[in-house]
Amino acid sequence: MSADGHAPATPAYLTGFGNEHSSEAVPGALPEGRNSPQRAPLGLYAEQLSGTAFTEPRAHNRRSWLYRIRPSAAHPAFVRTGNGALHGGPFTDAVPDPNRMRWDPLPDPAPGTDFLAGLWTLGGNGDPARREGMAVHLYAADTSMERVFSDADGELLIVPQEGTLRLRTEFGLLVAGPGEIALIPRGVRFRAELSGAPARGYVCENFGRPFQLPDLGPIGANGLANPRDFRAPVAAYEEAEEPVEVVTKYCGNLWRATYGHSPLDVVAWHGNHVPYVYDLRRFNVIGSISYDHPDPSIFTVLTSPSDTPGLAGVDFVTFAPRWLVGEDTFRPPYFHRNVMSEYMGLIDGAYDAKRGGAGGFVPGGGSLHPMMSAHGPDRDTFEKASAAELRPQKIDDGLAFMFETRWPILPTAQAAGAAHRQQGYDGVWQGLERHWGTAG
Ligand SMILES: O=C(O)Cc1cc(O)ccc1O
Ligand SMILES: [Fe+2]
Repeated sequence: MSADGHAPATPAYLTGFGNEHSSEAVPGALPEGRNSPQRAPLGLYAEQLSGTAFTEPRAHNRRSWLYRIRPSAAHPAFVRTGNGALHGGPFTDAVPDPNRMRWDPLPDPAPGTDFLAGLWTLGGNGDPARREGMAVHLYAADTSMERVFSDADGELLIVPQEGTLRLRTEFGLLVAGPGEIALIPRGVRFRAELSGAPARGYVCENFGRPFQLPDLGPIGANGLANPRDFRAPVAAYEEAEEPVEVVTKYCGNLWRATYGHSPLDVVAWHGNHVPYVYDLRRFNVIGSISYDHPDPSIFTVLTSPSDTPGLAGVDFVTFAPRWLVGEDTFRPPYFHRNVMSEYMGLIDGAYDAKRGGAGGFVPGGGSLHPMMSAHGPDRDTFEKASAAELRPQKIDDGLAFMFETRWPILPTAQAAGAAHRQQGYDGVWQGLERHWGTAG
């Protein structure tokens, strides 16, 4: 679809997490002193978009006011369209499997695959109809979207691994490449354009409460992801008066309608239910400066709380470059069994608990360590780290992340049976010798 000159080529940003932002692409488009004047400025229509219930506590309340060329309400009926490889909850198409699993990157997309068609669901939990749970998707696309998508089921945390995405949203333009993340809130319409193909990455679809920054407790007032490093777009709009396909995901399925205009026609907006990008390289990594390996919760970028304090519906965790200095410490991730379920992906380089290279944990691939499954360093990592001389050591050869959730991530049948699922993953923990009785 042709952009019409009101949508910028390069993004400008407003900074801060959860702020009451406001932006107008045309001076005077934003009403002053009220949200819904009798006549909105410049002939625009006022519309509220609620990300939380009207009555949720102020600290959690998310909503924005949009001032648009046409009201969103003016559209024809939606009709079902194919879901492709995108699955919604509940995730019941395969038998829950306690095994550790690992995948290579998705195969190349068929020519003409856009971001939406390129979404491939690995698994998930909960149920979008109950606004609880999450899904893990991967994407591989080679073509910019012409259609516009929005997800009523949850927010989309997009983790590009290859190729930069230009996300044209109702709120304006976001650009996110490898090493950055983008978040599209529930219900916000957007189009993903590619600069470079194929574009690949990961998506955490969060059906639950919106991601927020974790509390810092004794860490203090600063650290981990700093609020001012989150960037929201400035208002930008399209005026296209031509057929535009709009797809929405609702209770697990895709529906489409053809509008007579672009729904990315918001000239001004204010509020805190907004899309944003964040550069993971800005993450302030905190760790042990004495001994032992801290739990990875210390690397939490964003958390979606559940109804039980401290128990996340889903956490987004990053393993960013950092120094390891622990004395008399096994420095890589320890062996463990976790009540939470862990999906890990690799954006670049290597991960300190696993061998890379063919058949290993590779960029674009992923691993699933289900609830209570035993995992941790593979044999090579264990042997090296147990014998290493413990000098201060910089880990700066990779960028990994984890989606960690309180509920089991149930793989889809397509993920369990995928040709790119690695066979024999259990083998990475074979050959861990018995030292009992021989070690001093
Ligand atoms: O399994 C993993 O690699 C993720 C992880 C990392 C870590 O440093 C400690 C625990 C943990 O689950
Ligand atoms: Fe783990």
